[in-house]
Amino acid sequence: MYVLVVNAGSSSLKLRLLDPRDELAASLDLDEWSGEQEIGSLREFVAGAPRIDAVGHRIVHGGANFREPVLIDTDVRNRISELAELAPLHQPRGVSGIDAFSAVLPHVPAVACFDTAFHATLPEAAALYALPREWNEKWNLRRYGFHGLSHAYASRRAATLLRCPVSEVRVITCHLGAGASLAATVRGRSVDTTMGFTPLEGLVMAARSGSVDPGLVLWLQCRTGATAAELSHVLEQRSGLAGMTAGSGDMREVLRGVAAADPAATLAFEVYLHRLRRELAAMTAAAGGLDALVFTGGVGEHSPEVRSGAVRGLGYLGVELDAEHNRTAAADADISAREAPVRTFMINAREDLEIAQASRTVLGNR
Ligand SMILES: Nc1ncnc2c1ncn2[C@@H]1O[C@H](COP(=O)(O)OP(=O)(O)O)[C@@H](O)[C@H]1O
Ligand SMILES: CC(=O)OP(=O)(O)O
Ligand SMILES: [Mg+2]
Repeated sequence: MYVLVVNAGSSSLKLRLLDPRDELAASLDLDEWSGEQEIGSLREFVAGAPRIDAVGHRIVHGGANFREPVLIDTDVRNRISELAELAPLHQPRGVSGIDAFSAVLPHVPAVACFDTAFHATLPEAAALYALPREWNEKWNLRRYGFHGLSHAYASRRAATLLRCPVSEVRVITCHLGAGASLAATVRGRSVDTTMGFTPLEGLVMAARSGSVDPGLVLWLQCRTGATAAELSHVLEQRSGLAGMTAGSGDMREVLRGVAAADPAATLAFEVYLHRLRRELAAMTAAAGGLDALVFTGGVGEHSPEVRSGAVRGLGYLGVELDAEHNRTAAADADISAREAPVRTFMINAREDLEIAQASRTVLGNR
């Protein structure tokens, strides 16, 4: 089965056509993706593809009801669309992807695979906010977690690289891209993660603030009279590395600033790393220790500075990098110091593989 994987992220659309042996048969990255306007380029891509038997979509939010991949019909599409307010940067783009491909490939079955599904196993203690019980129940307020397709793939791949069954390992995965989150996976199940009810919680990201004191948000709302939409715009698109440096939030740009001793870039980088280290240690507490640490995503795969900064001072956890390997290795690779008790890997993010396999399972491999 040839599966076309459609990954609509916060800033781009990535298409990957995987053949029945999961080899890449065709690919296309669109940096600007707004839905309908690019339909011409999608038709061109489809016309040039050897064949397409199924389409697998990455959908960021599955809410309380979508805990597994599902065949898309009109009802499913509409229920996915209703979750848009919980992931305003992502969900509408995912729905645009579904609509665009149902127009371009009307007779090809499509499957939705959710970023939240892998975290459906979070223990209640990790998933719940300490809010009034009736609120939690009425609105399904809980920590859903995101990047699950990436965390699932990377944690399994780490077990393979360790030559251990998944059922025997504790892995902390750092998915560091434009969006960023950590997950603690024990015996193949996610037990904690840094993102929550929405993809805004947790780490400092390219343009998202990550966690801030809810009291600060309420104070701002009272003091400035800003609407929820205005605050959401600032927290999601004008904060993080971009906000602190008044730049794009691209880590390469921040690192150039650090190299040039720019004070704003240097401070933003230190804030990013401080939060990352703190959350990394928190994940090891949730997992009861760790056997492997994984860096993945655009930043995790390509930035030796971020990887070494992230583990600085975490030697007490058994994590230590080999400086030369960290600087020169290409994913997938072991970059830990030879004698370190914990293995550290950099692994290519392969949400496409996870989605292709899930799509085949849903469609019964027909
Ligand atoms: N060589 C590099 N060094 C540091 N950061 C990089 C490098 N290459 C890419 N990046 C970062 O990776 C980010 C994109 O990561 P990716 O996982 O592809 O994004 P997304 O979260 O949109 O899926 C960019 O914002 C950029 O900051
Ligand atoms: C959930 C999320 O933040 O996704 P991305 O990293 O693609 O923005
Ligand atoms: Mg991504």
